[in-house]
Amino acid sequence: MDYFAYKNEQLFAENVALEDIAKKFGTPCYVYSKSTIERHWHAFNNAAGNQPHLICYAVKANSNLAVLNVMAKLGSGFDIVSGGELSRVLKAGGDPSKVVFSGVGKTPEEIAFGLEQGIKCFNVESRSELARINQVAESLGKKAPISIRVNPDVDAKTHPYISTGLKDNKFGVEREQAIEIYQYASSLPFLNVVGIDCHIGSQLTDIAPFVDALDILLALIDELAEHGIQIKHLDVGGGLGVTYDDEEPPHPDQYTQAIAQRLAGREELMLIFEPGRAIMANAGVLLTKVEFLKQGAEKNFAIIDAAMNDLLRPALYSAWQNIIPLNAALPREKAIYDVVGPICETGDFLGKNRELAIAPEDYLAVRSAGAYGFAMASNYNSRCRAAEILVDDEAVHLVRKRETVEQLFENEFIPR
Ligand SMILES: Cc1ncc(COP(=O)(O)O)c(C=O)c1O
Ligand SMILES: N[C@@H](CCCC[NH3+])C(=O)O
Repeated sequence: MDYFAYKNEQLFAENVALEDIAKKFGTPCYVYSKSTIERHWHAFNNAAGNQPHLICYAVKANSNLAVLNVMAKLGSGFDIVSGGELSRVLKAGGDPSKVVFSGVGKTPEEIAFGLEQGIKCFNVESRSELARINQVAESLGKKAPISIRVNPDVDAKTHPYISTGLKDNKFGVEREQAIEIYQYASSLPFLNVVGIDCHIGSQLTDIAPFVDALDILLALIDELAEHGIQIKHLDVGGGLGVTYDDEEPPHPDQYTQAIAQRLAGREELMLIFEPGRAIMANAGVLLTKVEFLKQGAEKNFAIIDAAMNDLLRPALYSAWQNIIPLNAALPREKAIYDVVGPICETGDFLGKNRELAIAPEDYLAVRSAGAYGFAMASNYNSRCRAAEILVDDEAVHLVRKRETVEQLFENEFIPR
């Protein structure tokens, strides 16, 4: 069942007409479907079979407290990349003992915060980070659980900006150096080596690179065992793609099964997944209103009230996201439009060459906007960030108010 679907030519989220939300809360606004989040999360969680496993949702994809709370209630773990994200997880009712902390630049304060909260593991990205974590742990009289992010050097075949598992990326440590770095970690008295992890990129539409990376990590786990280093958990990262247009990525359950099956005979190894996009992208839409239609010499433009500051993916990655009317019954003539925002940048578009039957004041939905949508929003051009709404069957919850102009400059001062 699709939780964003037309009923009598009106686009719905679960059992609420999106046009009613647009009129009540204004546009631009993000709308998320609670059932979709739950269904996607369960698809990962149910497919791992008997392999002990933990789903650590990648908070960066969408960190709204209500979204995190939906997953916390399911018993989810979380993958975080900052102290700010850890605070959000705690505030949303998440269990810190199910938190893994990724990222190349953890500060001493962030490491201390993670240790004090008793997180499950630090996913360490360099030798110098090991030394820093050891030092902070010593100062707190604690032992820090660590995993090392190994860069398996496989080509994820995705957009270069979101490919992370190649040798020339800033992430993780090289496979050739992994054993030596693990030995160094084992020698540090305030570290407890518990895991190994990788993350090769985002929006992958094929299982093969995941399995290639997994095989490299499994071989490393065996090699580490020969050196007396026992790995208790294997974290395969996130990265599973979704359908924005005509991509056909494997379903979360196919992907999870393929990974779990590869671990046959290693029932003692805990498997961790860090999905972000695959849970959230198609659980959300961005609602926007047409302000003007403009005929240029070569092109037609639909100028809408959402912009690159609300949804950066088209401008940053030339990403394609479907744009559809909320009311498909309106009598309109079709034309081809570039769908653009009000920001003073040529790159400010949400779609190019889209066939739409629209008029000013009509509402549109940008689909697949639940991941890396609001999370990457900014205040560029002093635009207030959008409202966020969570739909649960027939219930509509405002889960983030639209920002106000006063909030835009509340931290600023004019010197005397
Ligand atoms: C370490 C790590 N884990 C998980 C994710 C989530 O990725 P995705 O949203 O593609 O599942 C990311 C982002 O790409 C990441 O950097
Ligand atoms: N923000 C990116 C994905 C990067 C994932 C972060 N590691 C996107 O919108 O597709």
